Amino acid sequence: MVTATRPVAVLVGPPGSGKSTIGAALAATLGVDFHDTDAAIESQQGCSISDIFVLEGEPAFRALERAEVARAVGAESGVVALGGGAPMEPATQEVLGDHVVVFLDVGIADAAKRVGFDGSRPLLAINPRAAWTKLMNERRPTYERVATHRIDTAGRSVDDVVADIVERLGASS
Ligand SMILES: Nc1ncnc2c1ncn2[C@@H]1O[C@H](COP(=O)(O)OP(=O)(O)OP(=O)(O)O)[C@@H](O)[C@H]1O
Ligand SMILES: O=C(O)C1=C[C@@H](O)[C@@H](O)[C@H](O)C1
Ligand SMILES: [Mg+2]
Repeated sequence: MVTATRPVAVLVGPPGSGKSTIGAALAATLGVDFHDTDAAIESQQGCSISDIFVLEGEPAFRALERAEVARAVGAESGVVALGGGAPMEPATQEVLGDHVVVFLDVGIADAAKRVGFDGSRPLLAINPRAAWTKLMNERRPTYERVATHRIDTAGRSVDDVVADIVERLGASS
């Protein structure tokens, strides 16, 4: 019998929700691999996401991201963290299909503290608070629609969020 490889969980959410941090900690707790599509794209392309935005533009980045997300969700078996904007792509929504998808929810107060809005995120380079709030308002319905679980991370430690996800995954398996 051939068993299809599926991620244990795919993490989605806005910048600063903790996808990379919680993803790595969750994978360590579960003893599985962690795969971050942003990091994979940077490693494939040999440059930062900011550089891709500057040199090739956002549509070029989104095309790379669509391909990498489809590959990762189809081939990885551990925890997969997506880039913040990835779920907005219709092709990616289809790829997420019936996977276990965890939306890490957060508000502007915690996101601002965590991200520091230091200019390293291209979509938040100018007027970061307003840009983040606009992104989140536009994206929230999609994050909620693609997710099988929503976890509010506001004011909670990484360990607490990870424990909550582990419990939810156990309850739904
Ligand atoms: N629950 C939390 N409590 C406190 N700090 C957190 C929490 N989750 C993440 N952080 C911190 O917030 C910062 C941003 O987190 P992280 O890079 O994981 O977010 P992200 O969702 O991957 O963002 P991006 O979409 O830009 O990749 C990191 O410095 C991380 O240590
Ligand atoms: O929110 C977004 O659209 C992005 C978030 C990051 O994870 C990166 O994927 C990139 O900076 C775009
Ligand atoms: Mg990240």
